[in-house]
Parts: sequence; structure tokens; C-alpha cells
Amino acid sequence: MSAILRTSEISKTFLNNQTVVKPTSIEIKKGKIYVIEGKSGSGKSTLLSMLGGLEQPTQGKVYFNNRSFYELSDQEQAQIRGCSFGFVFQSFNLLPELSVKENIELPLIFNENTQQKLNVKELAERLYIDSLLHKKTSLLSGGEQQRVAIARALITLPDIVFADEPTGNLDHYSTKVIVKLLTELNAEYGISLVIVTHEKNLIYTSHTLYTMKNGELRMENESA
Ligand SMILES: Nc1ncnc2c1ncn2[C@@H]1O[C@H](COP(=O)(O)OP(=O)(O)OP(=O)(O)O)[C@@H](O)[C@H]1O
Repeated sequence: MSAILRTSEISKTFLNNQTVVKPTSIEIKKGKIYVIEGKSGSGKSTLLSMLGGLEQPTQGKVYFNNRSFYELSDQEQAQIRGCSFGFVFQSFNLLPELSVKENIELPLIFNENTQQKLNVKELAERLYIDSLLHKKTSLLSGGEQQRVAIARALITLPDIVFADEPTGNLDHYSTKVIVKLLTELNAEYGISLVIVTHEKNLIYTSHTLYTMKNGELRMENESA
């Protein structure tokens, strides 16, 4: 199967001349789960940001559906980020004054071309936050907030979800709910997942496991 997203030797060097991601080529295929493990500071988040269209590589190219992403217009890039990519960060990034429902619907408001593909109530039920839909997110626990962030990332039924330690610091229950939903939606809709995590159940379900060490990505194992 051909890759939806691929890179040719992307690297990132910051202004202090520190190369935090060494030349890396990776392919993201439809319906596959990729996990990246590695120590703090090894370059995982920087790599994820470059793959997700959030940070331009210093060298090399990122191709989404065979088009060089960072050479597209700002509008085209925003459209791909809004419609085809979903993001989940460890820090939730929710708007505290808005309700759970409004936060989940944010991608639909920010980008006029974005379409709602999943039903808010149904998604909320699957994440056990349906009774919280009208509450402000500032009133929720960390685990509940992350489940809202997951719903927001999935509402457009993206091709790829990028998640940076989505279950870091969360309680066992929220972790279990999040792992279950991500793996179910991967199986049901063929959403590809690219996840930076140390969570053993996500590592267990991954099709390809990578480790990042001093900016170098290494494939540890790959299943069919
Ligand atoms: N904008 C920036 N300018 C300069 N250095 C940066 C910048 N962003 C990240 N770095 C540095 O790049 C290195 C890799 O950071 P990165 O966040 O990618 O690592 P990580 O593996 O995701 O770490 P963690 O697990 O702690 O999140 C770190 O040394 C960090 O300080």
C-alpha cells in the first residue's frame, strides 16, 4: 500500500545550531499505527511537528498524498491540517471558557472547508464525556479534558491523527478509554495514528515501533 505521508531525509536544526532531528525518512500508510518512543529531549515532538505540518524542516521534504506539503500555499496547508490531520497534545490545548461541545466543534469553526464527519454525541458517549457536553472545560479533570481533546481531533474523521504523549500524566481509566477509542477508530475507519508514547497498550497495538535517540529514528519492529 502506498504512503499517505512520507518524508525525504527531513532534519531540524535550531538557531543555536543544535540538530535535534537528524535526516529522517519515514512513510505513514493508511490504517497503520506508528509509535515513537524515546528519552526526553531526543527530538520526538520536533519530528511529530514536522510530520504534522506544524514545523518546517530545515532540510528535506514532507509529502502528503505525493504533494510537497511545505511548498503548498498557506491556505492549502491550513486546509490539510484542518481536514486531513488531527492533533492531540499532552497539554490538551482546549479553550477553558467554552463548553465541551463547543471545544469539540472548534475545528469546524476555524476552517470553513472542514466537514463534520462524526456525530458529537456519539463520539462523546464513546469517550464517556456525554454528560459533560455543556460544562466549561476549565471545570474538568485532566483525564476528562484529554478525552475532549481526542474528540476534537477526531470530529472531522482525519486521515492521520498525530498524538504527542496523549496519555502522559493521565489516570488509568482515562488512559484505557483513550487507547480503546483510538484503536477502535483505527480499525473502523482506517485512520492512521502517529503517536509519541510510552503507554504499553499503544506500543502493543502498534504496527511499527520506532525509537528516537539523539535525533535519530530507528525502526524497532514492524508487523504486517
Ligand atoms: N524552538 C526551539 N528552539 C531551540 N531548541 C528547541 C526548540 N524546540 C525544541 N528544542 C530542543 O530540541 C530538543 C528536542 O526537543 P523535543 O521536544 O523534540 O524532544 P522530545 O523527545 O519530544 O522531548 P520530551 O519527551 O521531553 O517532550 C531539546 O533539546 C529542545 O530543547
